[in-house]
Amino acid sequence: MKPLIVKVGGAFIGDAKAAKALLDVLAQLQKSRPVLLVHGGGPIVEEWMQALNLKTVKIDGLRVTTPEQMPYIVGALAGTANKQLVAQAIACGLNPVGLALTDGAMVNCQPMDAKYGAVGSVTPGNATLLKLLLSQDFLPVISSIGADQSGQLLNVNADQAATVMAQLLHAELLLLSDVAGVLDADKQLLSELSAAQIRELIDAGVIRDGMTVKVEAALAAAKDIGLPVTIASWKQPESLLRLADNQSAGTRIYPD
Ligand SMILES: Nc1ncnc2c1ncn2[C@@H]1O[C@H](COP(=O)(O)OP(=O)(O)O)[C@@H](O)[C@H]1O
Ligand SMILES: CC(=O)N[C@@H](CCC(=O)OP(=O)(O)O)C(=O)O
Repeated sequence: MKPLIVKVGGAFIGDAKAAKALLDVLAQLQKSRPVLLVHGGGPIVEEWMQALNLKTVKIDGLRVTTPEQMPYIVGALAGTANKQLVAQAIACGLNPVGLALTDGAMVNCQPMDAKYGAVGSVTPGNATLLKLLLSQDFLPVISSIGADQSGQLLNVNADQAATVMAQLLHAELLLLSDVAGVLDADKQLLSELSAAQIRELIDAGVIRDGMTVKVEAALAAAKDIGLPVTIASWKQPESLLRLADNQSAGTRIYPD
């Protein structure tokens, strides 16, 4: 069976109850298929920036990452957020291995436009390490910190990181957020979206901010792997069991 990649971000990181509920579901799913967890942690980074009196600037939903901020962003995402999830997974009886995009050459990472600072874009790399871990029923828990060929650390948007993992492993992808899925102008859930509808909703300003990055990443993955990608909420993890049964939850993004 195809591996399942679940991406969590936002307020999920740091919400112990939500983490337990989701990790219990992942433990169920792992009985029938390989599972990977990719995570962000924008709000933790935000907290650290505020505590340190450092300014946050975002362009197109991406955090402008200065050399001064980088050590804290790495600490918050690859350190605190990653190890917290690993510890919570242990408590749920899983066998997690905490990783970043830097490990096992799993991706190729290059700096994006200089206006973003140390922000990376990624393409699929080598799947050997991940396949080895999945073959032994480990749960890879992957943060979105990467590095380029010169050894420079780069901050990668976690939705983009999850997309590349799906491309690398030809896996099914679930992007979980704090909303039920993509909402229309009247805040109603859209159960499916095509590329053309996505363009219209972005142009009309209905899809904005972090959701723009998320739907674009979902569309790129759907096109590449030839499977719909689901955007749903981590607040209803039981809906993931429905998805495993091919029933709908959240918003399904179709390749065309
Ligand atoms: N059309 C939309 N439908 C749903 N959420 C949207 C939409 N447009 C913008 N958003 C915002 O995008 C957020 C999710 O993106 P983001 O904060 O990056 O999520 P995460 O941190 O979980 O990756 C939602 O909480 C919501 O505020
Ligand atoms: C370049 C960029 O924007 N990186 C993100 C990485 C974390 C992330 O994506 O977290 P969520 O999934 O919680 O949004 C950041 O620094 O916030």
